[in-house]
Amino acid sequence: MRLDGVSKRYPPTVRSGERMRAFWQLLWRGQAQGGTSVLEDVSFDIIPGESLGIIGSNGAGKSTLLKVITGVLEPTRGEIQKRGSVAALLELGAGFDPEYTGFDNLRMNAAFLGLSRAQVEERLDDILSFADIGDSIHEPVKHYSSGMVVRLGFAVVASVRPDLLITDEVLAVGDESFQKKCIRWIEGYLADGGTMMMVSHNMYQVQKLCRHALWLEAGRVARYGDVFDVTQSYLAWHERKHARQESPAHGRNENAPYRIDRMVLSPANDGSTVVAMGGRLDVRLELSSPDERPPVAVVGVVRADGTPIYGVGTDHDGVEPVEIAPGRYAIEISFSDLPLLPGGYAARAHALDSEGLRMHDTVEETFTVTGKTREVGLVRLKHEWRRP
Ligand SMILES: Nc1ncnc2c1ncn2[C@@H]1O[C@H](COP(=O)(O)OP(=O)(O)OP(=O)(O)O)[C@@H](O)[C@H]1O
Repeated sequence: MRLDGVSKRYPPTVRSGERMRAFWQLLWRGQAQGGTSVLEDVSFDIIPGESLGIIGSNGAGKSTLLKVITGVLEPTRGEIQKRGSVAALLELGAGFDPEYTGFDNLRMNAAFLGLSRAQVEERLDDILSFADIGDSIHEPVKHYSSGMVVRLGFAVVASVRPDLLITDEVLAVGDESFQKKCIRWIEGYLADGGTMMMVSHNMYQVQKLCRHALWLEAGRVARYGDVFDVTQSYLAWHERKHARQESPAHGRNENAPYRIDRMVLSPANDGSTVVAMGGRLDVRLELSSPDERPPVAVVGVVRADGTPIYGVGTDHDGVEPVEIAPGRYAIEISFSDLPLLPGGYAARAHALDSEGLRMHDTVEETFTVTGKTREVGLVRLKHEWRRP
């Protein structure tokens, strides 16, 4: 399947007094002015055997993207090329008629997804055992709990084994044991060469089930690629956004007697610093002092939300910044075998007076740690499993 420059715009809500103007706009320009743009120029390919996670903040356009792909919504611009059978588990119970029993809905849904009457009969036992909702299958769907609706919907889709499976956070609805069953089924389906697109806010699940990820933000593709790279940049971005809301920039004091003039992190990559987990981060500081005595420098690492992780001062280790010009000093520090887990971090530096008594200036530079791991937390602790 291929999406080429897909955009979706909702027309503006027209109040009764403006109807005539909107009508003329439509007549002359072919489209109403204004409105809300929900998807903007989205392009990507999904090849057979691919598993793609769609991630992004609330309102980013993820559900709209799936609806455009499944044909529930028409794109305003752009093209979608599809091949093979597509089965979608979108909104809860979409495609079910609440007045009919689960059993009748099962048959209608399976037929809609392309199973013949004989195939439905043949797979009936499997579908019923997968859904595992007992005698409720003979009750009208309007009496079902949301979990039961998802069970039935998923059981039907599983029996069809579509070429492309599309799911939208529905797994979040079922109970723990049913979620596990679905995940096991999806793993088997992918291992057999199935293709899947799923929307999820659960990065753990996306990393477990998807090879690639597409991050949508305000209707645009913010990033697309390897699932670990994309989910980790997304999480780091969130942490930074959250940190900015929580604590405004702090500590910068350009008139301080002891100042940090420059802080450079490396490896630098297109203006941002990206370090592989276990790799090395270098920090270079240039400082000024008013009294011909070298300032004390403290360098630390904080998580993007501001949680301090580690800090060390030149005076702790008995080193001094070196003079590079009158009143100007430089010092470098390397953190090797970086044990930080993938995520967003910042290196924070402070300039202190030469006695190391008072902090005068603070500077922060962000960096990202990447790596293919699903461990959680801040740092990797050395560990060893034992089976007693
Ligand atoms: N019929 C509509 N008219 C105008 N705007 C709409 C309409 N339907 C959805 N939107 C807007 O489109 C944007 C994207 O919605 P969408 O449901 O695709 O986001 P999402 O990424 O799936 O969000 P969430 O993670 O909260 O489920 C939202 O800002 C929403 O308000």
